[in-house]
Amino acid sequence: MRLSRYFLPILKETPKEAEIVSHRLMLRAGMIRQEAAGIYAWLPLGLRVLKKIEQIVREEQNRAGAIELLMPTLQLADLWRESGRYDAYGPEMLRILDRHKRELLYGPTNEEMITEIFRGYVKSYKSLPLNLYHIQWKFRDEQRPRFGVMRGREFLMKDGYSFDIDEAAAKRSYNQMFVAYLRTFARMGLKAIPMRAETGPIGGDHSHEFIVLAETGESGVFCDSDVLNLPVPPADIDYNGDLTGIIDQWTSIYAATEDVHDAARFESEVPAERRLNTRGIEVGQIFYFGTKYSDAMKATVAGADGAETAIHGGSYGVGVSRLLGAIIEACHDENGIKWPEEVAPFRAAILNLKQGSADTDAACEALYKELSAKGVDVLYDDTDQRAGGKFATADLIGVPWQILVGPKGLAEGKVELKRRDDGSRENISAAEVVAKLT
Ligand SMILES: Nc1ncnc2c1ncn2[C@@H]1O[C@H](COS(=O)(=O)NC(=O)[C@@H](N)CS)[C@@H](O)[C@H]1O
Repeated sequence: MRLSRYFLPILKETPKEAEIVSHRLMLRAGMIRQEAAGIYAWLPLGLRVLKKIEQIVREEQNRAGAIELLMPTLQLADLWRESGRYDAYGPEMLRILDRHKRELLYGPTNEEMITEIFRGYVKSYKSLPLNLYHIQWKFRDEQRPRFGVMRGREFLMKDGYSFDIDEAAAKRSYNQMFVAYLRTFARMGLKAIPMRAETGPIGGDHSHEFIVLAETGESGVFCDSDVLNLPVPPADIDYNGDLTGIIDQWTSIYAATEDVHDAARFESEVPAERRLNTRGIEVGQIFYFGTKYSDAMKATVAGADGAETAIHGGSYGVGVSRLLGAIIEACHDENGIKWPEEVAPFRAAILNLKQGSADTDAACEALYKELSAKGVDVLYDDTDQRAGGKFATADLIGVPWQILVGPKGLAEGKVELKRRDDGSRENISAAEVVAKLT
């Protein structure tokens, strides 16, 4: 992409309303624009990252055997009356009347709708286990939307739902999602720790939140620092095998959010030098809630004995849009964002340090064409801003690799390759840059 023809509205000054670094940097880097409280436009650079995050979530859901569909954002109020949550959900629910005065709502979550879909088609235990998910916008009329996309009112969520014949089978589905979440967040360059959690409006009695440690996180957390060094399950993990060993490994080490923290246990189990008490960002939460929705909505299947049996369910959410904020909180410095390669909006930025000079223009064009032809996502800063401005922009938007093309280097047949993460630089030929990045 040529920057001179892109749409990247960089802000020079720091927006005063932004309280945390990820919110400041997303606004300054031209990634989002607030259209209303807690409601954002996703500008081109932000959308590229959102799509990369979404794709990692999708790949790991599919790897675990979940099946993707897409449910609407709008839902009938009557559906929620069946489960009793229409009134229970409270002011967070955005209630809508259509032209025929029909009561609708903008979905904050989809347990009722997915259960309605399930009961419409699945009649036999032979169709189980089943895990259906979608990646869809949600609306929760938060009292205090803040911190940018971290706590929005309209936000993107992956929400998945499992259906099993009994609790034992449902716990296997739960464990599959537990493992899938460990892999998902690790692929984004995050250390997300699973912690026992309250279940809240979703219900049930068994839930884990996946928390990214960050000073600005909204959740208070207590954990044994050993949990930060546990191995993440490999890509070839057998999801149909016994996962309890992995689950036990991750849940036997103390880790709890403040609302379920057991101080006595923490003190007795965790040596003082390993006691971590910090804050964190909840990037995902998984729940087992048994027959809460299937009883209320008569979602039953004929069991092996022929008797109608209410299915045991679970739901599994990932804060897809929140993850942009969480990743920036974990990966930034004083100059801007440092995107992990897997989610970066572009892999490399070419900076022409003397725009309009025949030699640097030619070298940049050649590099841009060759890298693009090899499938590398490149942003070519071909604008006429001065070099210092180009350095600042590249550092701000956080692209992992910067290729600095200047007349002095070219005279020696070199360009400078800078790694955004640690600032390391090397003067090598354009051909070596291509070899390194492909
Ligand atoms: N207001 C919000 N803004 C941005 N992300 C949010 C917001 N509320 C929740 N999330 C994200 O969405 C994830 C899932 O939300 S949840 O309430 O925990 N779970 C559910 O809604 C379940 N129905 C999952 S299927 C959370 O872990 C969090 O990362």
